[in-house]
Amino acid sequence: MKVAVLGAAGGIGQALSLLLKTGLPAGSELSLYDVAPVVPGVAVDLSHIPTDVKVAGFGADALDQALTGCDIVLIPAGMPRKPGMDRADLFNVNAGIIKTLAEGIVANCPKALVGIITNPVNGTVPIVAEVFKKAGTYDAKRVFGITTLDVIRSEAFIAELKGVDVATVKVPVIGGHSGTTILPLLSQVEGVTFTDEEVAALTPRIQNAGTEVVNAKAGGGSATLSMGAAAARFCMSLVKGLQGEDVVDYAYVAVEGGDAEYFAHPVRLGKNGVEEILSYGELSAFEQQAKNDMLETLKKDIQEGVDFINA
Ligand SMILES: NC(=O)c1ccc[n+]([C@@H]2O[C@H](COP(=O)([O-])OP(=O)(O)OC[C@H]3O[C@@H](n4cnc5c(N)ncnc54)[C@H](O)[C@@H]3O)[C@@H](O)[C@H]2O)c1
Ligand SMILES: O=C(O)C[C@H](O)C(=O)O
Repeated sequence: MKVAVLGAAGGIGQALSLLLKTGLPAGSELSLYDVAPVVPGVAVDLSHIPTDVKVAGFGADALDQALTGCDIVLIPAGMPRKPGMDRADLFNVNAGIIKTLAEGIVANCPKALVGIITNPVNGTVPIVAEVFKKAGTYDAKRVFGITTLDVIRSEAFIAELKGVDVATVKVPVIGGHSGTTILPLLSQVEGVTFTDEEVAALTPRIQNAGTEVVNAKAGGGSATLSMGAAAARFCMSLVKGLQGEDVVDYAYVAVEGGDAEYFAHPVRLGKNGVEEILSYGELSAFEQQAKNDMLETLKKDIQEGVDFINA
């Protein structure tokens, strides 16, 4: 198994790379790419951890070497938010970065499963898809926006609120990855119940959790450690799928005839990426209303990504 992290010297990139160095199956290779000159050092640092995962670092002019033969590519490259910014404010600077990296994937590992972390995810995923479509290498089953951070936050907040073992809490989160487009389905959480007041308070807490971190870091960036953990968890789902295990996880994927062109759903993963897009089930009246209210925003975010490549 060969996994590349693009943006590996950043806050997420380093945390994620550490977790992959210690978590990938024995015999795997980890390929770390970044435009920051420190990236070879990050690779040397990680290589001193005694696991059977080979690590190599690649600088700005070595994207092709970094990507050659990769089975999975994870992309946390790009600028994070500062207080007062929305994720959408990152579009102008991060769109070009994502386009360049997607072109590198086309040229070097067009069959790889690609997990996109760079914000705004609602728009960067369509950018990658449109680059692949133009090159004739697009396979909707292989492109994922990583929304696992919304899932793990929901698990953590609910376990804390209800005083239950966090390992037992499973929370479906659908939609996109910004503000109200993040839709946790609290009505489907098993083993706990919520009052209307709790739903009305917990839903926006989950939706605004990224801003909670941005404000707490006071100009020093956004979530990196929790995102590293989230991306590593999602990567392990992709790895299990590639190894032939039956695994279901949540991700922002292309959905034909869905609520929007891209929408986070539960997906069955396998050797080809998405084997099946599963239904997210019945929504409560609150969730149905929240979904209806956010679809226009999500569709606009998606169109911005599509237009960046095609306009
Ligand atoms: N999907 C999510 O849930 C989620 C969660 C947290 C952060 N994010 C996003 O992830 C991105 C990275 O966040 P961070 O905190 O790690 O930022 P960071 O600034 O710490 O790291 C970003 C890294 O990207 C590198 N980079 C910039 N341009 C590059 C290029 N062309 N090729 C390769 N690498 C390049 C930088 O050198 C830097 O090392 C941001 O856009 C942030 O908003 C997404
Ligand atoms: O909020 C951000 O800007 C980063 C990330 O999308 C998050 O949810 O923490």
